[in-house]
Amino acid sequence: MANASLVIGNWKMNGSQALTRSMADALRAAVPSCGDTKVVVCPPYTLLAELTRHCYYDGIAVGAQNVNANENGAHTGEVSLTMLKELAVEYVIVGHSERRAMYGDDNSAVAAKVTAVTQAKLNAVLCVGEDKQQYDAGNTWQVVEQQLQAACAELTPEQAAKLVVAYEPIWAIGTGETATPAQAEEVHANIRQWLVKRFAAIGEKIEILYGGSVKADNAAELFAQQHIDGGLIGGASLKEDQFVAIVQAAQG
Ligand SMILES: O=C(CO)COP(=O)(O)O
Repeated sequence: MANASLVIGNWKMNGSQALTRSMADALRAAVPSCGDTKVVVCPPYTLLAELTRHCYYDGIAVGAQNVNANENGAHTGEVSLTMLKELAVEYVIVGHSERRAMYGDDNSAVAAKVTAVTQAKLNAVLCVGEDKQQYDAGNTWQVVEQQLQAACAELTPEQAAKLVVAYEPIWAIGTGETATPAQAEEVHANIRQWLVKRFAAIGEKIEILYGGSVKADNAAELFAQQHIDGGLIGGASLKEDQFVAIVQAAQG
């Protein structure tokens, strides 16, 4: 049994054609294709086709960082689910805190995207997490629960089967400050309880990832926690050796 079943790299607005190819090569060399840890790389839209060309084999999946919930039409600068599907994208990150804070992805936009992605039978990686002020005030669970409630309001159990939840405390993103395994585990256990209450048996199966300064040297300890099913990795997913080491920590 692997320590963690899912590791996702979120490149944010970074990367290049060259990195896409070298990351695919590094993962291919290091990660056995039929291991029981799924690896997903989410580069910017412009690199999706290149990644799909290089990674389209068992074990490594291609993900996008965002999507527009509409089917098509007059939405200049946006990308639809049909377009992502044409590139063999399997995962879509939804509601990342950077999009919530800077690009107007409020709770209702996030809910519409989660609904659209899961309806299209792609996996929606729903990001939740509190900021520093909310954390200091002891409001972590209140914030996370509200985000879950809003995002999952319309979801049927069938759609929930395509849901992944990523707990990303905002104060730990890109800061080098990580939630301790015990802190993360407590929130993950609450998320699990909430998912089971909301979706019954399917709630047991939804993967819950931790994100926020996961690196090669802290991944194993985080992945060893009972309710941490994997990681959503930012900065370290841009370095071949770091990301491969994190995947290996997940494989156990
Ligand atoms: O935001 C993140 C992944 O979505 C986490 O970023 P870092 O791993 O760079 O902290």
